[in-house]
Amino acid sequence: MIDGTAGVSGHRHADDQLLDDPKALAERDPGGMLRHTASAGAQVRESAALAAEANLSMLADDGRPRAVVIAGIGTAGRTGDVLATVAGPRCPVPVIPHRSAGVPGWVGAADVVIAVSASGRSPEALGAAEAAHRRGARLVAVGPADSQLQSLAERARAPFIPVPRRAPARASLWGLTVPVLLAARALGLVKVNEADLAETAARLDADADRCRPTAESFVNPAKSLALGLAGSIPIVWGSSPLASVAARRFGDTLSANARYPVVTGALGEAGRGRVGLLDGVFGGLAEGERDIFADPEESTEDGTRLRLVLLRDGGLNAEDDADEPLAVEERRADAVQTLAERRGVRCDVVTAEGGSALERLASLVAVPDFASIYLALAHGLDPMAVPAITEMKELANQ
Ligand SMILES: O=P(O)(O)OC[C@H]1O[C@](O)(CO)[C@@H](O)[C@@H]1O
Repeated sequence: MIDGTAGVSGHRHADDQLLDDPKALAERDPGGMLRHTASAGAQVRESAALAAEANLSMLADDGRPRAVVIAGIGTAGRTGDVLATVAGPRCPVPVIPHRSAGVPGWVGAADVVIAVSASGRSPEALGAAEAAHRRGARLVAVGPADSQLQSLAERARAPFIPVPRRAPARASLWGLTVPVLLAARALGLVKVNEADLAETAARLDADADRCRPTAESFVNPAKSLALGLAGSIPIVWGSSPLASVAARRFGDTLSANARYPVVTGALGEAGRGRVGLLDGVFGGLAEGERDIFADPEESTEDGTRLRLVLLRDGGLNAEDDADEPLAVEERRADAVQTLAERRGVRCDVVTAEGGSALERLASLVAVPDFASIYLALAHGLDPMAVPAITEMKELANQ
């Protein structure tokens, strides 16, 4: 048992029994992260309704922008990656996620800035909104009602899309993402229709049901993914640009909720570099020396090993464009699975389902989101508490 100086308590080894005890899960999740995560489908529906009430049509009045900058940090920043991947390579204008304060130097009157913040007060989103207004760029703001971001949007006479503030930012991905997508749709940059939104929400609901606390580990894909990752160093690679966004999202939640270090990215790039990790001290070298007959309870060897999670997209529909042929992505994904197998590195595969890009993304995000929370709970960690972030802010005076 460790007691962190900032009030974090937990245990080094995961307790797998705990995951099949719904009462214990509820006790260890006082902030209700499981419940908040299960609201993903509802977030999609609610945000779509709230965006419909915002005056997004005024965005289109000045025609197609030169570029779109999505400004925000953390989960709010991820929404820019989601937009870029859902818009895809056919998007007629550059879509640029921007994670530092202000906006890129070239932003001007021809551009659109979408400032996103779950709290409505991150310096990155506020700074971007201010800079956009100053430079005459079109601005859209996404954040909670009555926030600093809303006042800024009002001052700039810019459309504001409210996001209900019920959960921490990382459990509000869908509430933040849908307004960004709908603002981009109003600008003619993405093809997300009502059926896509409804199907995405339904998929998130169905996955939340499969991952519910009362579903036992052997039928609950999130609990089994969490138990597979316990004690390992996860490597999460996505087979396509869309799956790579989901991989990075899993990195966010594994770090913030379960406090696991994690390597994430696109398999295309990893295949030309980081795939070498599979041969390293936590990969093939460790696996080669492992005594497979040793009792894990009694073993004194250092048990830290890699665990690969491969998010496989399987491709978009034929009418959607893709960066590279599906067959190339598929061959690469098969290859890395073979590589892992040859080195004895265990690999979990999550395969995308659904028709639209958004639904496919949801199908790759939902189970890993829950897994990050179950992994925290298996270690006795409260997935909601983030004292290191608070301490960091205090020390850095932010
Ligand atoms: O969405 P916000 O409120 O701008 O916060 C940005 C990021 O900062 C944090 O709140 C940490 O301070 C993260 O949880 C979040 O993703």
